[in-house]
Amino acid sequence: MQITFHPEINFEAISAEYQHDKRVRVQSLIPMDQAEQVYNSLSKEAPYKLALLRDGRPTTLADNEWKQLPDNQKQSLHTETMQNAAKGIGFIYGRYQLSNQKEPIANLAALHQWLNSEEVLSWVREMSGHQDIVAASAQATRYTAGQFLTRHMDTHSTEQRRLAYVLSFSPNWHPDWGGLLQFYEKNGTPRDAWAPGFNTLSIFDVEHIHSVTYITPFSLTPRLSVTGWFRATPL
Ligand SMILES: O=C(O)CCC(=O)C(=O)O
Ligand SMILES: [Fe+2]
Repeated sequence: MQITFHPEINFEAISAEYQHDKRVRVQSLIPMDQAEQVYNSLSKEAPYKLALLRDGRPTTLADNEWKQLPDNQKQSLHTETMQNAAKGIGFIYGRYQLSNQKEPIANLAALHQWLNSEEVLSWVREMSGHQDIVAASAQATRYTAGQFLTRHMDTHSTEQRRLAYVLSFSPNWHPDWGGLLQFYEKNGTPRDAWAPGFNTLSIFDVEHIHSVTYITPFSLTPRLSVTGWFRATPL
């Protein structure tokens, strides 16, 4: 599959919107048949690993690694995650990196390739004014009930991230299920929040403070996305 922009995208309107507050949402980013194929891979094919902090350091655990953990270690990881979260630190969600996979998943590799195409990179450079953007990192993410990502900024010491993006593939998401991309003022006051959508791109300057709110226990489906950063260093 070759990913393309949806033919009806209004680039000028998107750019104008971005200029207001260095963030914008784009509905229907790619054609629907392509979005459905990406969604199928995100929901059925991607082998997500659990991403979380362990002893204060970011780590991932494959399904089998998690299953093999003795109960007391599972319990202490859970406790650490909750105690950190109470202080506004940390995260827990499923993650599958799209770069450097030995056995890439075709639809997701196609999306990653397209995000790194000159077509997309030049659009993002033009819109944001960050002429030094050279690449887009990408990971598939899956948030299920009880998972979250606390308030943070996406600036990074070595990757030179310029913009964060979230391409959302969560059909029929109910906003009461949580999983909102919540924005904040510098002093922590909540601003507005963007709910998961389907084939919806949220793109914002890395200076924006944000979180993914807790996925409620009564959510019916996972929150699926492809997310990453447009950056000034190559992958
Ligand atoms: O999934 C989202 O909406 C945002 C994810 C995010 O903020 C991150 O991975 O840094
Ligand atoms: Fe983020």
